[in-house]
Amino acid sequence: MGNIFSTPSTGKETRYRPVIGVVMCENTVDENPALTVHEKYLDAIFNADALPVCLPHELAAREGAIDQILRGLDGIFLTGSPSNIEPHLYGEEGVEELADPGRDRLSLQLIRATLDKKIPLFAACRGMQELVVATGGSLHRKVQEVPGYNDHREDTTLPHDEQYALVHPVHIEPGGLLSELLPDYQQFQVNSLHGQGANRLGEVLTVEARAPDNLVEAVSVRNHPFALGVQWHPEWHSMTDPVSRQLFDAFIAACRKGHQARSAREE
Ligand SMILES: N[C@@H](CCC(=O)NCCCC(=O)O)C(=O)O
Repeated sequence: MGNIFSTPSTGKETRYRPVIGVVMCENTVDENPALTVHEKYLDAIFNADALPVCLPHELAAREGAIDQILRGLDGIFLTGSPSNIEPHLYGEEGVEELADPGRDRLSLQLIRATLDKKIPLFAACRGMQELVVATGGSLHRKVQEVPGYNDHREDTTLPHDEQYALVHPVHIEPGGLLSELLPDYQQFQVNSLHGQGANRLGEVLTVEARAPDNLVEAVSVRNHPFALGVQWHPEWHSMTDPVSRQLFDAFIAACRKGHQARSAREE
């Protein structure tokens, strides 16, 4: 309700757009070390009416920087990546040729701080694998070589759009966060572009969905307002795919709610 001192509504005021920290990947651009993020991730966040900001790996090396930066963020989004998490981080031996140790260090520290502070988190593909490892779980390093599992990798000879085609169903586990967010679905089709996958899960994680071969396709964190990891790519065509739309909208709604609660506490 306005009063005589308030500005009349123009009907064009924007609602608060949550600020979402996005993790990047180490790459080489024109022989220079570079941190990169596919625009599809940033677009999916913008399209859900939020503002993405990219987080440099160096944050993990500066004392107190993650805590400080989290004070200005309403949510964290962990992207996918061709790189793989180094196996020593989940208790396995061996060298990882597609490693990105800077990303590993930032993501794991960031996830633990984010869960601790109950800040909403949404993670796709490598991001879900990071959530598994950060919470004490382990990965299958080559899912396609584990007896009983299908090959979940994309065919890299296909045109890009076809690599992200919806190729298999996932079945939602009843009673969890996904079933609450997607009440009209028991299963839906997803894209699949990963060679690794969740193996053992830490105690704080709940399985939210599985592929037909039983591979874990989505996890959430118990006793947390919104911490969801999915093994597929919801950012791909996030505006037109109804499930992706609902997931991004729910994530951003949780971020907005968290921001309002924080603002109320600070008043
Ligand atoms: N390297 C991991 C994770 C796979 C993954 O995140 N792929 C994404 C590719 C690029 C992108 O779309 O962001 C694995 O192989 O399991």
